[in-house]
Amino acid sequence: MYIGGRQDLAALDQFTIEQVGLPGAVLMENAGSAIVSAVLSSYHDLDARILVLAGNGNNGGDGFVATRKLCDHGYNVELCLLPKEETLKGDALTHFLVYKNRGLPYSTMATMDKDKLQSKINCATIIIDAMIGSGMQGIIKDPFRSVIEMVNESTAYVLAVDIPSGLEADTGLVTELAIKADRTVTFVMPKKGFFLQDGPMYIGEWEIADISVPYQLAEKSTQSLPRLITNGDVYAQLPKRPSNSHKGTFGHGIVIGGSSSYVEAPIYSAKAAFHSGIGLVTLAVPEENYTISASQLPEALYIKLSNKEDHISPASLSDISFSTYKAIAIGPGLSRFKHGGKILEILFSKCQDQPIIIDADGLFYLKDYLHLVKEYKGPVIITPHPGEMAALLECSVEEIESNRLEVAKQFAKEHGVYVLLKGHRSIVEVPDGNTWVNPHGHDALARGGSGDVLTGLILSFICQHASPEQALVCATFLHARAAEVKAKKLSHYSVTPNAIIEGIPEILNDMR
Ligand SMILES: NC(=O)C1=CN([C@@H]2O[C@H](COP(=O)(O)OP(=O)(O)OC[C@H]3O[C@@H](n4cnc5c(N)ncnc54)[C@H](OP(=O)(O)O)[C@@H]3O)[C@@H](O)[C@H]2O)[C@H](O)CC1
Ligand SMILES: [K+]
Repeated sequence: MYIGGRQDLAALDQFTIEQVGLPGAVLMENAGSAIVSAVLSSYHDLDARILVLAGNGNNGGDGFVATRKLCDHGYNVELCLLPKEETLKGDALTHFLVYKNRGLPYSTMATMDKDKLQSKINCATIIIDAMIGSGMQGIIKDPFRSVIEMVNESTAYVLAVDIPSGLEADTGLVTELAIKADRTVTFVMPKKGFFLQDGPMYIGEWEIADISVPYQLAEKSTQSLPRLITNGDVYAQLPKRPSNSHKGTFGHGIVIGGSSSYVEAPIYSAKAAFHSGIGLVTLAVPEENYTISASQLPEALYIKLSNKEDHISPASLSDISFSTYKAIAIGPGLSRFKHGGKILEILFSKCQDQPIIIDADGLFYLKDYLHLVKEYKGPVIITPHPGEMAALLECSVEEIESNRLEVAKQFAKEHGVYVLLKGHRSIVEVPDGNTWVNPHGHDALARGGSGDVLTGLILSFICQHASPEQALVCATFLHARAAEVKAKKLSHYSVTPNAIIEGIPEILNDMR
């Protein structure tokens, strides 16, 4: 499923009108009908008071259609046009005239005092937000500003038409304020802004409505658009498990990490790999961590790396026979120490072309060794959170967060590296290829150790013959879904990395 921005949607709209020959007024009729279907599917109480707040663009036009049809279904619905009637044009004007010709009632903000509107908003059970759609730009201006404030303070259930008013379709930015929707019915495809910056906090539950803009057209003409990771994508890309298999079939991975301060981190990665189907895992940890690690995870194989002060001695990596492993994960719990980058130098010189996943403090050292990534024959995968990405790029976290899609794409392209940019909605970027956005994510994941679990999942799927892209898509989605499911059961406060690991089999079981 693709996600698009303002211009992508406008182009599809235009193509449908000009090339396919479906008039814009028909698309608007379909859009309004989709809103009505959403209301009909949830509210059977004809006494519920529905207030439709409409702007003068095409989003408002969708609102006129929805109001007319809700009247026809016998709902207690009221239309309030916010800008002046004279400013209506195009398809929105057409549908406003249809509405008026039917003799249906409406009020305008121009002829109403603020208190009257406030009382209408306070009395509404459902508010349909048809003020501003994908055409939103810049800072929200009046009359919408004060109305949005009133709506957000009301107790009404808010259904947004296409996108909550005030939210930017391309960036997910909310400058000052936007409608906080309970539900968003969006047309043709979800907007990029639903998954960026402030977007996830404003859209509520969302669904896509078909308004007769052919989706196949979107598929053909929007190859470069980001895709949303769906259940179906994960099901299709999860490594298959032939019944005549043995432990060698599912690969042998190695996790290198740990220090005296961070004992658990590499264990979480290895545990997650075991819970998601890997054949064998070797843990290469400082020798002083061995006893506690082996007692927690006896099913792993171990390499005891010599200690130097509180961390792994980089030179000890030279003794690892890397050709044994199908993929390598480095970083969990490594800690930061002088000349730690030497670890990456040795790793890249000793590996042939196996996939290398660099996480956590491995990323801290990477900044000075990016040339090694470019020269390496095999795939390299990095899994930075915004802070780690900012450190790699020597910029602020704000700069990363306000440009997540572009930052991930640019970095992947420049360094020939797979990027998993973590965050509330993670982004997977394939060098010179697809962009995937994970629609799932949870505050339960904002905890030390959850990134180590994710690294283990990526390692696991690669060892089971998934491509790096497939592994990243599956791992990101399953990790977030496991956290969501566990948060529901245990509370948002109580999801430990071990709980996420235990949630993984539950989600895998649903992948049928
Ligand atoms: N294919 C489709 O997806 C279809 C979508 N439809 C609907 O159309 C809108 C997009 O319609 P458009 O007319 O391009 O724009 P909007 O209605 O979203 O917005 C224009 C109005 O919003 C005002 N505006 C813009 N920015 C601000 C702001 N910062 N503050 C206040 N007001 C703002 C703008 O005012 P101006 O003063 O700038 O003129 C306009 O009044 C899409 O979202 C769907 O809902 C079609 O119905 C069918 C096809
Ligand atoms: K809207």
